[in-house]
Amino acid sequence: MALITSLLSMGGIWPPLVASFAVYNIYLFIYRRYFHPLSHIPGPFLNSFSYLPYLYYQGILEGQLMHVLPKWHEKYGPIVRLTPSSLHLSNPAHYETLYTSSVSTRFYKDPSFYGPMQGPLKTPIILTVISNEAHRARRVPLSPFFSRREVLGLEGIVRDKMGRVIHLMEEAFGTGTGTGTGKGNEKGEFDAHRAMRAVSVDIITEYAYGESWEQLGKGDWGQGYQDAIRAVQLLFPWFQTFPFLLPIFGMIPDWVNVKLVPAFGKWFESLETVKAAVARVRKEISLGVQPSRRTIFHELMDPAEGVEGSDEMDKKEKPALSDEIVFADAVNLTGAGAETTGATACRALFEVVSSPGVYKRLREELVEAIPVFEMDSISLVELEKLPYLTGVVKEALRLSPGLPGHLPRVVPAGGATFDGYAVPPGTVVSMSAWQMHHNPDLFPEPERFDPARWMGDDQDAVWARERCLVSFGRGQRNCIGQNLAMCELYYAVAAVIRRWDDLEVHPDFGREDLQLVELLLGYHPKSSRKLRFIRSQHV
Ligand code: HEM
Repeated sequence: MALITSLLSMGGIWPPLVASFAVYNIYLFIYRRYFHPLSHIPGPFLNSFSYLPYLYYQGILEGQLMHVLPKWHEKYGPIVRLTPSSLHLSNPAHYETLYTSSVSTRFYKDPSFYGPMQGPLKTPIILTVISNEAHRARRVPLSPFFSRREVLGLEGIVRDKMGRVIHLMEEAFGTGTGTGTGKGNEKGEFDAHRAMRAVSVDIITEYAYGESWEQLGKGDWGQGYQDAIRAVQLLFPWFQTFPFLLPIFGMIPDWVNVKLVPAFGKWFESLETVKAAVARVRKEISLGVQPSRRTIFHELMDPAEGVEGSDEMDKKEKPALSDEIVFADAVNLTGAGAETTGATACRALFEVVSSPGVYKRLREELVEAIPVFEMDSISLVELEKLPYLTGVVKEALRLSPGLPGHLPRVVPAGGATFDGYAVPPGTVVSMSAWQMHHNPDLFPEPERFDPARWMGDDQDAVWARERCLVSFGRGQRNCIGQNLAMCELYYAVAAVIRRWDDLEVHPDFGREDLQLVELLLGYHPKSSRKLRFIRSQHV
């Protein structure tokens, strides 16, 4: 108010400018509140005419929207006005409509939400492609690398990398078996938070590019890279609310950005690493060098003929993709696979270790399935047959879905009706995995970690829960890496729990440290401590 008064008192162009600004805002308020096509939708007063509540929860409070949305739904019902132009839904019945949108149903991604995630990259990463048709063209060549068959074929990568985690744990606890220092660290603690995120990056980089980033071998276990991805995501709500900021950000030289936010350094570094890997493969292809294993890069840049009798396209139908597209997909794969799987694995391990009953039951199942512990005696197909372990993995995915928050889509031509409310075409509508996974009708005591809810004789109830478990999304735009992520989760939980019967959560760590916030990926608040394990006894 003081600012307005002093601008008015300055004279010149200021009084008419201030007056026009005020009139424009009054017009916006009246239009959005009373005449906008969404004005009939219930919701908080401020949301109906201003984008600032969104910015407040997402930008200023750093991803708290997922916690306030359930309160709004409780007060206003299953459909809530989230911003002047967007809605959030809580009725699980609508999930299929919104997210299994095939090309024909045309619920596209929302450009104002996903566009800024592309940042300064010229080609959209696959996650941010808006139309389902354009997305399909990008997804078809990439999908075969993440099929179940492919994951089973490359399972050895997951086994090796998880074996390295077990080895590092042995070192940390001072039970090294000879190949490492065997001394452990002085405190006898193991930093599971960093290890699980690092191993995910090592797996996806080895799996996809044939060249692991070896985060587990680095002093900080790749924490710098993780911090960088997080820092980049903190910018999204600002760009989503004020789109004009994005091109301005793009004009700032990288070194200035790094001075302002040092974490960005590792982000730019990772882009250079991916660029160099693409260039290396391009060179190998042009020189006719035969790689020891054809990686995703090779297949996308120089497609091989499909396997006879399979439904893969043959070579002449598979166009070689440009280096730019391969680069964008690669950036997406590493970013998407890093925090998501690591966070879910940590949640599973925390819950098992901190609940004696769950720990005991899971170990009994694992000891019976793997009588003598060796990484080589573990296989995904066998692990998947274990019902309690499967329940543990599903509960972890329920309580720590990689993308817990709202994922907006645009209502197609012809409009839609949700819970009796007509919604015009072009409206942005979203739902959240967090809300789906906390539905008390399907998940009584939703906060309780209960692997047994995925077992039992009532198959209909289990099936209803399965339908509501949407950690990997649904339909054409679902997670391309889910087979790989599931493989990692099974291995992480099985190997760690089978190897040790006496883990304890470090007393400095508490359940409150597991609270989630929604950036795009789910994170813990900055103040959260990192999950570490100690042993209650030495064997
Ligand atoms: C627990 C682990 C994971 C969870 C919960 C998860 C979840 C998701 C979800 C919900 C989406 C859809 C996002 C949207 O609708 O906008 C998605 C997309 C994606 N995920 Fe994952 N993800 C996980 C692990 C991975 C891994 C390991 C990879 C690496 C291979 C990966 C790569 C991707 C990619 C590339 C996309 C974009 C797919 C597309 O648009 O076609 N994710 N993920």
